[in-house]
Amino acid sequence: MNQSKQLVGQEAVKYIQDGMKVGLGSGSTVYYMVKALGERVKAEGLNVVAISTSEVTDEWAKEFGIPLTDFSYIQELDIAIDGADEVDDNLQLIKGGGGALFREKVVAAAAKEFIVIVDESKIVSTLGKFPLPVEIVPFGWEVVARKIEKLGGAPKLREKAGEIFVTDNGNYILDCAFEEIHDPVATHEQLIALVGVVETGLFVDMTKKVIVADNGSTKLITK
Ligand SMILES: O=C(CO)[C@H](O)[C@H](O)COP(=O)(O)O
Repeated sequence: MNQSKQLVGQEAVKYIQDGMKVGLGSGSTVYYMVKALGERVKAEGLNVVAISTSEVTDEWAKEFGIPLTDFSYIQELDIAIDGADEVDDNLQLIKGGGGALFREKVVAAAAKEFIVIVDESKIVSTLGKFPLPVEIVPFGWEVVARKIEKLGGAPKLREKAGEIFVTDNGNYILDCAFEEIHDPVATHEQLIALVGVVETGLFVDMTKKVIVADNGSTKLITK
């Protein structure tokens, strides 16, 4: 599994050119991409500046020598590269397994190109086996949970080490089991319309390129 993540991470950084402004996603697959980018920065003197999607990725970027900036300096990125929890046949995604979905969506939306890197296990024909992460404000989260139940989901407040998980934005995550998500656009729209929902982990029509590990090699899926 780690070898697959490493392969797609290394493949993805080939899309990064000198002078680019780069969005760095979150998660264990992204770790290898950030490491590979750092190696290019060091070996080739590649001149890039990056915005990351989580405090953990910030640390990795610093560790591997990638200069970081923020949206007060630049509002458009040339490329963003991130992992995913599920990718369907139409390249619609579920993200947020690591709890960074809000910043990930902001960064992906700010990028001219958004490339997704996954191992084979993330490819599905229909989204929904992975419970959909939904970021919500803490106040009244119980109300939002009840409304999501009425929409057919089974929400579970995310915990970590016995405590409520709090995102980098100070919010909570509801992991919402839906049997199958056949219409990601409609599901996203229903959820985002609820007062208290900050963002959903459905990344709809955001990527045209997915790099997937494939038997010790990588494969590019395009739309
Ligand atoms: O969306 C994410 C974090 O919020 C990650 O990209 C997603 O969970 C995949 O992570 P990993 O590469 O560790 O499987």
